[in-house]
Amino acid sequence: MSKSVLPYFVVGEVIKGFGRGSKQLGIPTANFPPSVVKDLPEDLNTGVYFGFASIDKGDVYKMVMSVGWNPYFKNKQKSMETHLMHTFDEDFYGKELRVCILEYIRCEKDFTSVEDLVKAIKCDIDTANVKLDTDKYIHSSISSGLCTKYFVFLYVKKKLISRMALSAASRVSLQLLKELPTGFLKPCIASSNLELVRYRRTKHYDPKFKFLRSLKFIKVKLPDYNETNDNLTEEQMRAKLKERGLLPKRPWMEHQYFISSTGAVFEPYVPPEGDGKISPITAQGAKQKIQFLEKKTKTMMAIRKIRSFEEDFDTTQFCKKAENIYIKAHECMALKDKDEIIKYVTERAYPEVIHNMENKTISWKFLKSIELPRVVHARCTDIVTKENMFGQVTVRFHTQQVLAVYDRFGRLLQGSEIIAKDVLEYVVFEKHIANEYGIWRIHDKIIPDWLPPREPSHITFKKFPEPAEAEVDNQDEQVASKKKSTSEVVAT
Ligand SMILES: Cc1cc2nc3c(=O)[nH]c(=O)nc-3n(C[C@H](O)[C@H](O)[C@H](O)COP(=O)(O)O)c2cc1C
Ligand SMILES: Nc1ncnc2c1ncn2[C@@H]1O[C@H](COP(=O)(O)OP(=O)(O)O)[C@@H](O)[C@H]1O
Repeated sequence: MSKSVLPYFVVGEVIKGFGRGSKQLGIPTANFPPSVVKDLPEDLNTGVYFGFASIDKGDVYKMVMSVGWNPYFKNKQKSMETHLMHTFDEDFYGKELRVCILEYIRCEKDFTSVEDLVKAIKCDIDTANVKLDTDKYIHSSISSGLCTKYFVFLYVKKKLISRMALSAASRVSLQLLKELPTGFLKPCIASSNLELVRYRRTKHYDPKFKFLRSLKFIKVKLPDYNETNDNLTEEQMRAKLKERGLLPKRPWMEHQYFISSTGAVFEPYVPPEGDGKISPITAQGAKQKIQFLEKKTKTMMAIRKIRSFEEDFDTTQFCKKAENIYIKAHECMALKDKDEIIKYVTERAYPEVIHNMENKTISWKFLKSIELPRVVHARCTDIVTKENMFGQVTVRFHTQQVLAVYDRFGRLLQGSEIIAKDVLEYVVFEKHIANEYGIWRIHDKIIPDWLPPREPSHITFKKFPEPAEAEVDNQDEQVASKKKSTSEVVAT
């Protein structure tokens, strides 16, 4: 059945035959020279075939072909006779005929009359006409080898749309077809077959839609990876970016930021007490008293403001909460838990706290509150926008604690692990009250000027070794100096 060699491509000059086709049968058939016929593969059996053909690289037409000895006429020489299914104005002897043999129809037969032969040939033409119009030759072209593809493709295009509408791709493929010699085609023909690889039943059979579908193609511009921007003007660059839907780079850096804590204490005031109190009968004392009353009023207003954001804000409850935060923060410091501590101190206080923790060993214990913690001052301030409100509350802690701080060599810097001390502290707590997820955290500590100064830390220093004796030989000297240099003496 010759299926393995099909589709088969033949190119050759049209030569004269016996002149029976037009005259006797009324079906002209163009003949290939004997050299071309001789080159036909053995696998291509004699018989009747159909396919496509073109003259002098021109338009592509359907064709029927007879390969063999024409038993009716009892020819002595094997011939290939192609009838192109088109009416030509004139003969094309000497011109180049290209054929693509696609499918076998039947074997050659002997007939009792010319009429029967003509009838059989006409029947072959009808068969070819119908089969070549089927989807198999229109849509399965991809699998049918390079040249069939182009033949079929062009044929379909030609039939359905004008040549002007041929896409660039079809023009290129036409060119390819015209340029490719038979010898070059051979390997590709051998490896091809006409099996259907993709068949979509969803496609509409109406050729009208085929046409519309064929118009649906998108040209994709491939990116140029070697492209450089060096020679582009600013305008060209902008146009290019616009074309690609990119926003031009801005000369400034733009980052979203979120203020979770303020950078300072709005009003570092604590009401005077003990030594800080000046006698009210002096001018200074009177001034202090007025200032106290003024600050107190403002504190009341600030608390009211906080309540507008945090409905259940209550100073007594808050003091308990503040004490808890205070204890937790100090415990985290002692444990050096850098991750946990951010829950209890604000971003402003964090670096300071971390710095105080570094290279130190802290032993801290909260024993008791000598006096209940109380709110002594409160303020509210908005940052950037009016609604972005922060609240700061200063709490007075009078507690008993044990604190001992050691340096990295284990030398005591401050305090004692045995002796408990009374501590009076004014701790400022801050909350981003406008933020639903804001929490109260330690923001700062206020040390009023009337409080006695803090006990300074012990100073530690290095004691240098005494000069070695002159008699000691070099070796001993080195060893001795080494030993001494490592022995650091702590002076407290
Ligand atoms: C489609 C087709 C089918 C043919 N079938 C037969 C056939 O069955 N038996 C036969 O003797 N010749 C067959 N022929 C060959 C014709 O007889 C041949 O084309 C005719 O003799 C013209 O020859 P000429 O061009 O050399 O003048 C067929 C030709 C065509 C185009
Ligand atoms: N549709 C056609 N198919 C094939 N050949 C055609 C067609 N129309 C015109 N011709 C011309 O007719 C010639 C074939 O006529 P034919 O009578 O069979 O003579 P010959 O025996 O010399 O081939 C072709 O060589 C070609 O020049």
